[in-house]
Amino acid sequence: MLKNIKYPAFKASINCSFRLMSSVPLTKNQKKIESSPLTDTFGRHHTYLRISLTERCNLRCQYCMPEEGVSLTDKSNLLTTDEILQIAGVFVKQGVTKIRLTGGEPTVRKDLVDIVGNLKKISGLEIVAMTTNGLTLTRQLVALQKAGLDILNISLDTLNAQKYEKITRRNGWKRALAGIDLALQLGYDPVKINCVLMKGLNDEELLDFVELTRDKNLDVRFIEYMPFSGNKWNKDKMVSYKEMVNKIKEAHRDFYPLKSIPNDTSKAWKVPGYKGQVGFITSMTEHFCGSCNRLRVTADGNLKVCLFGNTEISLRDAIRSNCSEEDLISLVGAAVQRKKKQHAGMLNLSQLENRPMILIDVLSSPDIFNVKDQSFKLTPSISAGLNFSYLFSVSGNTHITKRYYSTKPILSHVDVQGFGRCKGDVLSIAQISGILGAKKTSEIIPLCHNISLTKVNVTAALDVDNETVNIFSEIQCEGRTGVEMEALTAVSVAALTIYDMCKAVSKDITITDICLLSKSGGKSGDYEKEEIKLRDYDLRPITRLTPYVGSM
Ligand SMILES: Nc1nc2c(ncn2[C@@H]2O[C@H](COP(=O)(O)OP(=O)(O)OP(=O)(O)O)[C@@H](O)[C@H]2O)c(=O)[nH]1
Ligand SMILES: C[S@@+](CC[C@H](N)C(=O)[O-])C[C@H]1O[C@@H](n2cnc3c(N)ncnc32)[C@H](O)[C@@H]1O
Ligand code: SF4
Ligand code: SF4
Repeated sequence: MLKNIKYPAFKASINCSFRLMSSVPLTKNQKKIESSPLTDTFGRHHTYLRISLTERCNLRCQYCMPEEGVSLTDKSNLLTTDEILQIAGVFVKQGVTKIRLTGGEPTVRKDLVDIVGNLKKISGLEIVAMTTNGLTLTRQLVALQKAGLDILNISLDTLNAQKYEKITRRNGWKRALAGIDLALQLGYDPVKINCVLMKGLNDEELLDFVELTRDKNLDVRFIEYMPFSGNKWNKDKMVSYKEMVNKIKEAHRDFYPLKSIPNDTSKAWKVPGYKGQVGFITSMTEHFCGSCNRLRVTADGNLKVCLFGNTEISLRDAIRSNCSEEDLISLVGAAVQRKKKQHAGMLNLSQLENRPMILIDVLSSPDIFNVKDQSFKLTPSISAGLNFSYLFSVSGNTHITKRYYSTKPILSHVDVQGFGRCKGDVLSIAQISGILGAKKTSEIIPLCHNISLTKVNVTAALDVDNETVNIFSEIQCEGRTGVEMEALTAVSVAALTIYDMCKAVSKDITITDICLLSKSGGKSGDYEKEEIKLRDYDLRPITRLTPYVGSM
């Protein structure tokens, strides 16, 4: 009998949950999740991808974008339909099951129906959702539903036409309401309504919004007002979760919380007997970062691992450089590994410069770095690897300052004009260029053969304590030939890229100590560099590097 009892059940039956946790062997699926590039260092597996389709919008909501608007990215730098689908496909293969289309206003993108239809063809993708202001739904929703749109969130901050105009700086209230009605008629279940509540603007409408849930299958979600550059956030304008609940309880004594759904941004509540429900998105007063499962891709193709984080890597540039799928996944994995545990906290966030929300979901702004008034010296160091590994070090002094919306950026290649508008942190860009460098070795070093590489790993990490950037590459190929030239090229190109991106700040940067650390295979046999004290340096692979932005 005992033989047939599954291990976890047996352990559970002796009521020893601690041991159960530590001794139950991981299932295949758990192992897959643990080793997935989409699982971060805190064990959060990311299955939800938000893709921003556009930077454009037909509204100008006060809390979302500055009154003067935002400058738009050149069309050639936005993701094309094919690129969006390619990126989506890669993420789904790695475990993403839900994609939300957002923006800007996603419905202003002409190929929206096509995108939804093609996303639905990706095997493994379970849900295609969209967040919209609803203005054009009466025109588009039937086709979108036919194409397969599963879930719809509609933003509406007021039930008053004049106030709508004040909040959104545009007309459209009636059209938004008509869009909500149509969504209900078409059977979206529930239709989620996003309402950003702000003191002195629409907070008096709290109970009116709750009343909407009486007869309609709506999930009205009140969002705590979040700070972004240009939206004049002020703690006093924010209505907190607690305040909202207390106020609703005054009118509905039985207002009660529903069971929480894993990974949900929203805390669900209900007035007994009402058809719909109420939710609270408490990003400011009770963050939900612990169960975060979301990643974002901006309209211009940057991966942003956290809404409030500033590190980005350009998937667009990687794709346009014919990066292989494997390399793309490595880049994504490296970025996910750098994701922080949680956002910086309400008051800190309000001090930080951050993009307007419209540019967070789309991120078109010219700024790149979250390197704020940091001085750091770059001095010699080393890194090492398993197979073919090379080290590189940089020395000098530099001072990098963060600039948002600067017309005269401090760092070259990361501005509107520079580097094909390449955006992303320096280290990630160096990583991409190193990978590309390895692959192009035969084109630049005379008599080097074009070798088919099976693994190209390049890591670039800022060692703040030693004021150094360490670059490391690990290359493998199948066959008899050595690939040290490829690894040396990778490190050299990555180093030059960093130099190039930082030279506007300081020219006093030295690249040193590029050398082979170890090698196996090839005609000349194995090699290990002895005199280098590897333990003096941080040799952790990129997947174990501590996030560097926070320490800058
Ligand atoms: N802190 C945090 N808040 C987020 C994130 N994504 C969305 N939100 C908040 O949730 C609000 C509504 O976002 P939606 O676009 O409707 O997406 P959603 O809440 O993920 O939608 P569901 O899939 O229905 O859960 C946004 O305005 C943000 O306030 C995130 O990654 N982090
Ligand atoms: C940026 S919009 C993009 C999608 C679409 N244009 C819309 O408005 O639904 C996504 C969501 O972000 C919310 N949002 C924008 N700025 C915000 C802020 N400062 N605080 C909280 N939520 C915000 C909007 O209310 C909307 O529900
Ligand atoms: S919240 Fe949505 S509708 Fe309003 S300005 Fe931002 S992107 Fe446009
Ligand atoms: S703030 Fe960042 S970590 Fe927290 S829930 Fe949002 S995206 Fe996730």
